[in-house]
Amino acid sequence: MTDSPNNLDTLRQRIDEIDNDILRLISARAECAKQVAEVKTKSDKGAVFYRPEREAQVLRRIMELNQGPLNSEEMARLFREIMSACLALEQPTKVAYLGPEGTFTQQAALKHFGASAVSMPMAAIDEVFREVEAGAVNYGVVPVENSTEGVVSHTLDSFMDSSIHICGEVVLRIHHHLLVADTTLRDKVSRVYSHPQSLAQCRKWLDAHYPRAERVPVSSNAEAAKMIKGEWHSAAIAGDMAAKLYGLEKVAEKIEDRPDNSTRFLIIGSQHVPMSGEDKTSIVVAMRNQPGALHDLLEPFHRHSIDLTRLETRPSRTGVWNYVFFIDFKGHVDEPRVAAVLEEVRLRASELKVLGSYPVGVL
Ligand SMILES: C=C(O[C@@H]1C=C(C(=O)O)C=C[C@H]1O)C(=O)O
Repeated sequence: MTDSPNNLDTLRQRIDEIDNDILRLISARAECAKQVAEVKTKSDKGAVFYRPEREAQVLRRIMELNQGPLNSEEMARLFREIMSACLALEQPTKVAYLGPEGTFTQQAALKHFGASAVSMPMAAIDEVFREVEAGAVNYGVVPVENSTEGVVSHTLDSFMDSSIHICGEVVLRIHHHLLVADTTLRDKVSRVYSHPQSLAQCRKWLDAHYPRAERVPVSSNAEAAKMIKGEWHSAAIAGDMAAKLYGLEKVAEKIEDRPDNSTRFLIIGSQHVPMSGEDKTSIVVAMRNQPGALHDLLEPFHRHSIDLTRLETRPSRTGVWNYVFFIDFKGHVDEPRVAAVLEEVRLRASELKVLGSYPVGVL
């Protein structure tokens, strides 16, 4: 094929025709979503518009059907945005996240709910929990574990005192950059601000490139990005969103020590999420401090061939809960074999709290 203007014109005409079809079809889809809203409003007491299990099924189906040339993740991202816009027609979703603006948690909220959700920054993880509990927002997004640094203990602790459910999870690849402001003297950097987890995730890089710079932990990466404005000797470690938001320059890109660095975030809310076909369950269990306690706890999972995906121990803050375990496993509480295991665990534990069953993160 030549690059003649004729060919270009023909192709662009074809694209216009396809766009007409896409426009018509997206509008028809949005019309359907509006009707779904009417059905939900009529049938449910206190209608729940956002349905994580259905959204996961829609995205999984699209990824399965996709034959290219766009890759399945790219295609799912497009559908993620179409669904986000359709859901906003039913009810604008309000989401609280660990702020300030520009944090990875905001990026996770955007990835999970799409751009049509209204997201609100909170100053601390327990504030996100409080806003959800008070009903001021529909959902919350909080970080829970990082592949390099491990668990975000604040989040686990917040679950112990709350009646909040987990409605979903989202995993984000985390890339850190060393950022400076236009006033920074790049060869005089003597201080690097970031969140303690990010400083830890870039420890080796900092040792090699800025061994003498003071590492100053602050409440978030975005906060670090904000602070270096006007400090000529300071740099920040943060991600793309913060760099863009605060107009900073990247001195070095992707400085995380591990290339597969990723963070898992939880979507918290108050609804029970039905099965999506590929689900996870999170529980918190208290066991008495006695030999064999952990074995007794895990044995039923093994016997029923249930895959554990995470096991975390936290010190208990009350007298009864001597040992507290946070356990994630594959399966949904509405499956009989999961219900059977939980019944056994309940007998062996001094406390058992199901935090929620939710679709395994799709995107
Ligand atoms: C349309 C629905 O409501 C919402 C929008 C969805 C969509 O656009 O596909 C899917 C699930 C819900 O979050 C539905 O429940 O089917």
